[in-house]
Amino acid sequence: MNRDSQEFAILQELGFRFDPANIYQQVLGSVLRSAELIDAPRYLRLIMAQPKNELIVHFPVRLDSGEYRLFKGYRAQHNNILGPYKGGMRYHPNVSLDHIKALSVLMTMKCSLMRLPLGGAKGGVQVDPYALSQAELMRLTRRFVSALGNNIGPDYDIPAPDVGTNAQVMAWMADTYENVSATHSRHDGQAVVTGKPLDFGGSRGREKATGQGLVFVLEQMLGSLGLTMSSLRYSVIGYGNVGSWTARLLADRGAKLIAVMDHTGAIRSSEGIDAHGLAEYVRQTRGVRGFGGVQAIEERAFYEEPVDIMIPAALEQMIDVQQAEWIRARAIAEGANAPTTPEAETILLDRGVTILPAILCNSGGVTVSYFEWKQNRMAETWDEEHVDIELRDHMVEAAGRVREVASRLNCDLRTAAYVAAFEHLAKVYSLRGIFP
Ligand SMILES: NC(=O)C1=CN([C@@H]2O[C@H](COP(=O)(O)OP(=O)(O)OC[C@H]3O[C@@H](n4cnc5c(N)ncnc54)[C@H](OP(=O)(O)O)[C@@H]3O)[C@@H](O)[C@H]2O)C=CC1
Ligand SMILES: O=C(O)CCC(=O)C(=O)O
Repeated sequence: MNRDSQEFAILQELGFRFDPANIYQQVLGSVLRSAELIDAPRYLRLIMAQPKNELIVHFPVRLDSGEYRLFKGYRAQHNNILGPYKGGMRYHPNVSLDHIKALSVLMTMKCSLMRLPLGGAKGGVQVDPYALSQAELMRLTRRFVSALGNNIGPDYDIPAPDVGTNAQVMAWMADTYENVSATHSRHDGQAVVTGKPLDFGGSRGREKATGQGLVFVLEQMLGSLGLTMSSLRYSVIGYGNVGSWTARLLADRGAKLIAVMDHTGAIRSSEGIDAHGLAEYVRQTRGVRGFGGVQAIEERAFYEEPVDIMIPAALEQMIDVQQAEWIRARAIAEGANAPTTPEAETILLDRGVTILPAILCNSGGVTVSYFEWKQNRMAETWDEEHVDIELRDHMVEAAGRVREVASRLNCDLRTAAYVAAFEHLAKVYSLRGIFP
């Protein structure tokens, strides 16, 4: 996006100052550019340009020392035309309003691409969860949910795990919501969050869902890249939920994990890294550094590794201009949200690197969240095979939609995914007759 572009004209109208490094402007810029390609109605572009609601809450938490600390929490509810707001809750020191807003836009686009009856939201707390004890983390979660009050709910806004949160945090959220908000209206509040533990309303397959969805997408897309699963050589950035599950599921299909990088360092092995062993090692030590039988490498060497596919599965904007220049991968499958900056994307596309976009690749998470919500509401329990079959069907259909638009408009896959999402949103707005 540049100062004179049509996308920026909309942002300028809404009071934005041009900042090419701003993640919200980056994400929205590429979403609005795809709207332009299909001449989407102007009202739709305006609606997409800002979340419907931006909540900021401040709440005190008692630390184990007896001291109190004030925390800042966010929830951006971007759009609910397709259904209740839906999206993860992130606990990370760099959480900011613009990050949360950018991720909430992507949730709207993701749910629309997947044709889920859900809208888009994202939230989080500016905190390093690893610097807190479990008791402090529980109190923080409970105070955050109390502060949000009825701004979340099973029919209104349904959080889920993201970076720094997990099934235990979701259990505390559901329990607090049930005690604080649901009891007054005498309704069951368990479905207020997804990604819960299995014993407390969670769905089989949710923990691995994002990685599983990404693997289903690769199964659909590898052929067109001239690659096969059994000979695939791949690297991963970030070895948390998404990175480690993707790696383990790919390893189970015969693919070779060649290099991994996280905040502690980078490792490589041309014979292949034991994806399962590494997952257990990272669970115990919180990083890939020091894992046995592999070579420790520098960041630049990690990016220069000539793999077939690189899978960023950590934070946003990790692949910028410098990394794009280093990258030797033939394709990038985005497990993380918004890992590639627009400038980096231009460099990579010009070099012929295929980018499989995040809203397709990582949509397995929200899709199985939808299954969890549905099971809670229908008092059902699906077995894992059923979850996997349903998930695969959803991923295959979404990949087909993206491919169809890419060939119809002769565009890259990210643009195609946004167009496929926009076309559905435009149709629903038009059917509802909200803006005749
Ligand atoms: N969980 C889910 O279901 C979904 C997640 N996503 C997206 O996937 C991405 C990862 O999420 P998730 O796996 O859940 O999060 P996790 O917290 O489980 O894992 C994140 C991983 O990235 C690592 N990391 C953090 N900073 C860096 C860095 N500077 N360099 C390299 N690695 C780093 C983390 O290390 P450490 O923890 O030590 O900081 C950790 O290994 C995010 O973009 C998220 O929004 C998208 C869809 C669904
Ligand atoms: O599972 C969900 O509801 C949301 C997952 C999420 O936050 C994401 O896809 O980025």
